[in-house]
Amino acid sequence: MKIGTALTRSATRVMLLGAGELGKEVAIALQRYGVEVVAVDRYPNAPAQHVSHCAHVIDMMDGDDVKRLVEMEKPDIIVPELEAIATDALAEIERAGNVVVIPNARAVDLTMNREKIRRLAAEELGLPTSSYAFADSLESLRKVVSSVGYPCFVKPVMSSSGKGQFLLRSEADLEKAWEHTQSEGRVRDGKVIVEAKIEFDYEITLLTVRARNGRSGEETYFCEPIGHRQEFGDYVESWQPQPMSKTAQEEAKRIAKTITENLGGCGVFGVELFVKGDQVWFSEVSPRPHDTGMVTMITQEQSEFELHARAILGFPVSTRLRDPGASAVIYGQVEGEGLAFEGVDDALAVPETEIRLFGKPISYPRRRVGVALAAGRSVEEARERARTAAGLVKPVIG
Ligand SMILES: Nc1ncnc2c1ncn2[C@@H]1O[C@H](COP(=O)(O)OP(=O)(O)OP(=O)(O)O)[C@@H](O)[C@H]1O
Ligand SMILES: NCC(=O)N[C@@H]1O[C@H](COP(=O)([O-])[O-])[C@@H](O)[C@H]1O
Ligand SMILES: [Mg+2]
Repeated sequence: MKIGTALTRSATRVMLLGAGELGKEVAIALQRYGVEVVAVDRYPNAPAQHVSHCAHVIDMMDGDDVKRLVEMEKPDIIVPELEAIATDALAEIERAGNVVVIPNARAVDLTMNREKIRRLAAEELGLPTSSYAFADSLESLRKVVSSVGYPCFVKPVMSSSGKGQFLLRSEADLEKAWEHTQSEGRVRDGKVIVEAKIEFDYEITLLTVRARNGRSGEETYFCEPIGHRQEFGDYVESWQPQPMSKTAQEEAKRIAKTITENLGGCGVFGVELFVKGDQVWFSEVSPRPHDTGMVTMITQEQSEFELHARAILGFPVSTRLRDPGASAVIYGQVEGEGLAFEGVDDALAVPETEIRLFGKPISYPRRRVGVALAAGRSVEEARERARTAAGLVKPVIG
């Protein structure tokens, strides 16, 4: 690959499919190497489109639209950024041979669908997971829930950030759970996964990087484990490093290596794991930077976005942790267009704190619109700072 002057056809051209907050940071990291970035999303003025050379709005679930756009923009590399993309089209584009899909079309397809990734992890690779079953109607849900047992999570097979997820505690809620998965999932597919609830001590994201580091084959690098806290299936705060027993850490790495090696390709993977004592369960994996990994913008020498950009471009990577740190999500809180923020000055007065405001054009109360990042002498200090800073930022309309 040749890195060249941006805005000429000799430059490396990357198309981001999905242009949210994670893509925005990947775009910035790529642009620092002179890469030309085309940012695509389902709505105009998505965060990464603010910092890209060129932007498009298409239905990324429409394979013909994706293929037409790729034909028109002729990227060298496609970087999928979210979980709602026509993967058949990606596979076709990859087969044609002129465009590299990150990490590859198969990995994107498998990880976008909870059934595919769960069957691969549990049934083919033998990784420990919660017990699970699938259903495609209220009647079949009723049947399979009894084999999994209560409490259990019901999730659309195609969804992310907790959308459509329901914690089912008893038979009385079956109908409500089914309705919720059908109305809230990102993609209406009908199918749901039922997962037994794991009573974990803590959960982590193990950022795993597959990079060539100047060599011919890919090698695996691990970041320090990231601990996080979730509400309604969506992350609210994360911190790094999460202390773990040596045995649990080794097991987490074994699981992460097994799944990412099978998926293959280059880039960052966010391997989500549940931990109880020395026991570790695989939950799911993103073949891209992870939302909980935004904390690495303040903790690591190279953030997960820088690592993704470097791995994609074939550059050397380092996963070294610089300082303990934390992130806390800033929610929209209000509903409407034209979001502004008060209190950013107060938030930035919290020591060793940074604020990222994503610039999403439309706000609703639970939409993630920004993040506070803080370093500290300890994770506890950093968490306190990040939470305080996030709480000081007040979204307002107009
Ligand atoms: N089987 C389970 N046992 C215990 N907790 C669970 C289980 N499944 C999900 N959770 C909780 O819900 C959170 C979100 O679940 P999951 O990661 O499957 O959803 P998601 O929609 O893919 O979210 P994201 O896109 O943010 O990763 C988990 O991080 C965990 O806190
Ligand atoms: N857990 C996945 C995740 O965090 N994805 C991030 O959220 C964006 C969508 O946000 P939106 O729903 O507010 O448009 C995606 O584009 C990606 O950056
Ligand atoms: Mg998850």
